[in-house]
Amino acid sequence: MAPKSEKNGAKSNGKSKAKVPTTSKSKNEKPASVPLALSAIILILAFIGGILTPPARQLINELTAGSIDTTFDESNASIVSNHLPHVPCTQTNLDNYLHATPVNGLHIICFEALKFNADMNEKSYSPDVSRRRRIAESNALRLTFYKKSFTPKLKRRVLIKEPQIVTSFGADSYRHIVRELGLRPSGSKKQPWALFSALGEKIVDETSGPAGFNESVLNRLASSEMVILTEGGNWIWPGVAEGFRRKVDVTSPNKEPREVTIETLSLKPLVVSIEGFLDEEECDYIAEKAGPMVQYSQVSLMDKDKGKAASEWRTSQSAFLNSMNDEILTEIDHKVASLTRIPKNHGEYAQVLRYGHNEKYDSHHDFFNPAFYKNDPGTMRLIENGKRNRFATVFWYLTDVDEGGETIFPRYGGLPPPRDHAQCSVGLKVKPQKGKVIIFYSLDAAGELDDYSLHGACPVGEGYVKWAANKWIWNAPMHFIPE
Ligand SMILES: O=C(O)CCC(=O)C(=O)O
Ligand SMILES: [Fe+2]
Repeated sequence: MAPKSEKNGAKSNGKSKAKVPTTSKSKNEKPASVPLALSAIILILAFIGGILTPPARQLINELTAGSIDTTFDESNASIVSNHLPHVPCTQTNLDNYLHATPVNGLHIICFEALKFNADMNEKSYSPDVSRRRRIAESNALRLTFYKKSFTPKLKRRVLIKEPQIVTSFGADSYRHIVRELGLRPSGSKKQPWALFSALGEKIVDETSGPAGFNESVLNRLASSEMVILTEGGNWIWPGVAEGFRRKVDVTSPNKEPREVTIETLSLKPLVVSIEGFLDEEECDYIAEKAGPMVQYSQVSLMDKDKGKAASEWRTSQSAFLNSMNDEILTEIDHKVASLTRIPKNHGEYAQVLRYGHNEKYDSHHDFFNPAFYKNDPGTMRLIENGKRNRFATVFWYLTDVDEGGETIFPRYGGLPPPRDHAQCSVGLKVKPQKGKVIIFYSLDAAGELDDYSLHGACPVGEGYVKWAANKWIWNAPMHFIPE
């Protein structure tokens, strides 16, 4: 919905008013239902590298001549979506998202709402002018791209002046994004790309099409300012660097929001760790509830392994825990969705694991590689021939294990595939620690299978029992768990 604009002297609900110049074209019209108050200039003008070409400058000068004043109602909530976090594109903030090497499918875009005066100078504001007002007054948007979340060297700046017709401005922004980032249409192979606030709230995705980039979407993008685009369409916590720590709020319906620290353990594959994510009672409850149910585990057999016993790879016991009608598990489902910023209905029920002395799980992938399930129509249907897949594993450690029992990532840092999938010496090893969870991503930000996500469980030392659980999150709603 547009912020309400009124002409000179018109009533504005007694709220504070801002002046929103419009072009001469709109002089005798109802001044634009102004998205970002992007009132009426005819063409999109692109500034590349921040330089406005002389003909474009002239054109803007002509079009902005003879502006009139209008007012808008600041109380209109649609002007700025307050519930989205505003993360300005300062260098410090960018440093929390940029990587030293390119990241497939993960892009940063800064959407800055600007206001150009009739003389084509950018208006500068005193700090006490609200963002809401600045956005509402703006007549231009600067898009700065950090393709593949890489260092500013790959950055390109594009400034778009708004057109007369609001929808075309949005549509043109959409097309700019597609072109700048070289986005491929999702089709039958991948999920649609999506744009998120810097903290993972989804703003809009490819399915909206150019027409869906309406003024409310543009407002949300500009009010977020730093925006993250994932080509695979699901939120991924940018790893930034090994050892990088990010504090985020996690919510669930019946508990106070809690701040947790997400620490990057590895970029290749992307593995992050959150200590104390589950509290002691939750860990005990899960292990106790699953206790009577666990059985020696099954694994999904690839075509080449049909007929083999699962115990060749996996000697642990497991059970799926249905969280329906279980308040504690439902609360945890919410908490996981809040942590990953991926809706609850993308998740499977938790698969609880019990490993006794020497029990282990050889390294494997959690995704289903369609190339290996060609003769398995059930799996091919489930994964829609590869469009749908397990995206992330939130792995819960429910007990401390001081000897063995680590989760191992043998391809850590880009190592070649191991000859022996049972080896537990080379790679990243994550020690089981009660209440800790790790998230590792089986698909990258582009939605492609990440072979480096290979992982396994090392044999548990004598005298210990490892309780843990897989919470598998798909790249699309699977509705195993209702929303
Ligand atoms: O137990 C572990 O550390 C890993 C288990 C695992 O990868 C699985 O169950 O898929
Ligand atoms: Fe696994």
